[in-house]
Amino acid sequence: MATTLSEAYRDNPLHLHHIIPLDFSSVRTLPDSHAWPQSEDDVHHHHLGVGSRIPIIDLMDPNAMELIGLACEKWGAFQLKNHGIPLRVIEEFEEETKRLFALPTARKMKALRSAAGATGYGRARISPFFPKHMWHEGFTIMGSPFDDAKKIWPNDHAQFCNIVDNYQKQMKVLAEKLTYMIFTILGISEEQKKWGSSTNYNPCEAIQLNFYPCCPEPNRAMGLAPHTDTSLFTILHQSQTNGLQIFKQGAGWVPVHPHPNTLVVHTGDILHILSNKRFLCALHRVMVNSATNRYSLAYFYGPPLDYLLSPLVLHSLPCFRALTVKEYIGIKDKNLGGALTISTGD
Ligand SMILES: O=C(O)CCC(=O)C(=O)O
Ligand SMILES: [Fe+2]
Repeated sequence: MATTLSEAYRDNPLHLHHIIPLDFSSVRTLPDSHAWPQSEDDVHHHHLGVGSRIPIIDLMDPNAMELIGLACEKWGAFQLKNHGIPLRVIEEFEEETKRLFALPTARKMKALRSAAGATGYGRARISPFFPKHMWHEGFTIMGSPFDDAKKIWPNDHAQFCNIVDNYQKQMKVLAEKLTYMIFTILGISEEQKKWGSSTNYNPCEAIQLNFYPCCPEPNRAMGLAPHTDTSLFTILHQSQTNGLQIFKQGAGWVPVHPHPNTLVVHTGDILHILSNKRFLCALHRVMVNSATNRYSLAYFYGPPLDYLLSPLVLHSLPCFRALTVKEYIGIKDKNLGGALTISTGD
């Protein structure tokens, strides 16, 4: 039986008060519930040399595969240009995302994610792990967005659904291309590239739409708290607004400035495990600003839920015990940043 990503989340319900975002359009000052203590890291601005900027890789470059491997080892992230996704497909989806988040709160609440649910409107899933709330609204899609879109737009959801479906299809093609390249870098056999022993070759996909409204006191607020993604990797489009930062050992929080028609790729926990720690999974967060709304579209890609995760790189001792993707998602939902340590089996 094929389990779905929604089923994996059903076992780990969130409490409702952790789901409903603040009505940002009605607040003029930063409530205490959303005021984060500043850390040393935030105050000091690091002066970064060229070697401390997240690499931008051209997918048409004959050395692209090697460059991707190096970026995954040193950063756990890179930016990708000439990725083959038509600009129009991305722009259309960004426009739909803006249209969705601009709706009155009451309309968005019609698609509120349920306590045991995985899709729809609401706060970030990582919210319960942090004492303060984030300056953020999210909308999660797994498979067809039809059910949630119909709640929001009872009569005219078709446009949103078509645009999401098209985006997802295009992203999947790019994700398969990147998976092939990454597995080749890791020296993984053709057989294992087909998601190994899984009874079902369908990958797990999810889309997260993020909205960071402009904020009256951006220095005390947090758009999205530090986390790693659970995916094999994540392909992210960010609107032309700064805010995304990646943590790099020795350099601190490094901004990932948006470049036109360039996608950000984050290595996720699953690739970190499969590569036996050779590839980093980038800790990242989002800061907000007082002038511009920020939007991002994250596409998460990974193996099926019944796929047995264990390091595929066999010339070193495995750093992780074998567990299924579903088990790992369950551990992550209860432990967030501790999930990778728990999965070492030590
Ligand atoms: O908004 C961003 O740039 C990052 C979003 C993100 O990290 C996520 O959705 O997991
Ligand atoms: Fe993320």
